Amino acid sequence: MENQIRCFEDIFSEAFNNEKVVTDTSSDQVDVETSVFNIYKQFEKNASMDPDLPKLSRHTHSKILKNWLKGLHKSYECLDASRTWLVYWILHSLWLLNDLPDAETLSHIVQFLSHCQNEEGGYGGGPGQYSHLGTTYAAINALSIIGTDAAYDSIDRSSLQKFLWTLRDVDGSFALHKGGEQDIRGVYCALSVAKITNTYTDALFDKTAEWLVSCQTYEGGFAGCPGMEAHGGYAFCGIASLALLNKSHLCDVDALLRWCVNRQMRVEGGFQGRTNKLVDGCYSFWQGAAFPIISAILSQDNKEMIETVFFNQGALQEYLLICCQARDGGLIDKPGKLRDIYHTCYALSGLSVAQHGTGAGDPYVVGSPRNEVNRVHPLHNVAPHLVYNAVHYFIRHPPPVKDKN
Ligand SMILES: CC(C)=CCC/C(C)=C/CC/C(C)=C/COP(=O)(O)OP(=O)(O)O
Ligand SMILES: [Zn+2]
Repeated sequence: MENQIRCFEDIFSEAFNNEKVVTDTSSDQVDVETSVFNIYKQFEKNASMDPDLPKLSRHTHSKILKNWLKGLHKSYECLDASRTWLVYWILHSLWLLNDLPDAETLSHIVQFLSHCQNEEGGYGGGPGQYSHLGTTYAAINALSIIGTDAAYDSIDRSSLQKFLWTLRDVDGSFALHKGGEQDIRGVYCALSVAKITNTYTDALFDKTAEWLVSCQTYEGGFAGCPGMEAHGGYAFCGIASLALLNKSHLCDVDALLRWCVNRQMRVEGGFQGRTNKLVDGCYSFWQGAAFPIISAILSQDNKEMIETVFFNQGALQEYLLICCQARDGGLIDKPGKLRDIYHTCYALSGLSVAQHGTGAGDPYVVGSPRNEVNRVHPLHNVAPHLVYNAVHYFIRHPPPVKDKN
């Protein structure tokens, strides 16, 4: 920790005194660096008196997550179209903290998600809403976390597969909803649910890998669709999708890796989403999870790579634990922002990736060993064994699915 802080000090004075080092720092960036730097300095003082720091406030986070879960059935003013997302983000966060709700609560959630499922396949964000690939991905992940036969059996896989076909375009891309634009998130959500529910067919994803590759930009990251700007959210969707298709060799993995490593911020330790933008706790997962995927891809040619972690695990954990925990529970984007369910989920997911690295070596946990959170499957962002359980259940119980082709 001390080394990290001293290193921040050097970088910080460099940033102010040597224009050649940081030529395009916006005033927003300087503001964030200054406040994070001050937080780290204050932390250093506190930590000298309390060896248990930095500490993950697990119980405070669990408590607010359970309150949020209880409030989910109340009326919605915003995020009404994202209720399956809210369920997934809360359940996954609680699972990461090893504190899932009781069986009765989980069974109510299965019933609620069933009401979000549409006859024409897929899930809307709430009961009676049009199906969308994002809210479908969230519902399937939530049901995989619950992991009971009732949860698995509640999914109508025949209509799900039909729904996926309606969103596919001839070039292999997917829209997120009927009439929507092609979007790399559509491909990722379609592939993730198709793989988990065993509704995947080669025909459904014909040419998809080639379309994904056309989204890789001159910077090395992936954009939402061809010709747009590389972004961490899209880069995750791109490389996770190529890995799910087992076709990552078609993209430039070295260029992606170079782009990803340059997104970790030197002062803050967290990740930015795109070049010249600000650090944000949620990119700890979207950028962070690309690293274990890349290590797994590179290990196909060189076994040692499966143990090679290409980002600074300690610096990311320090950013999350020292700068991103809200005092009353929940996690945040950056200091000064309010907590929310999305950032709580992806900051904790990023903490998991930072602690577990590629998943092959021993965990590296900053602070007390009690800070360790559970592992995630980097391709689905659900526990590895829960993905395995769901996939094998669906293989053992084939749906009455007839593929269109
Ligand atoms: C599976 C799935 C649904 C994935 C979602 C991936 C994801 C997080 C995409 C983000 C897209 C994007 C361009 C954000 C920019 O927001 P901004 O301009 O507010 O933020 P920035 O300044 O950090 O770029
Ligand atoms: Zn964010």
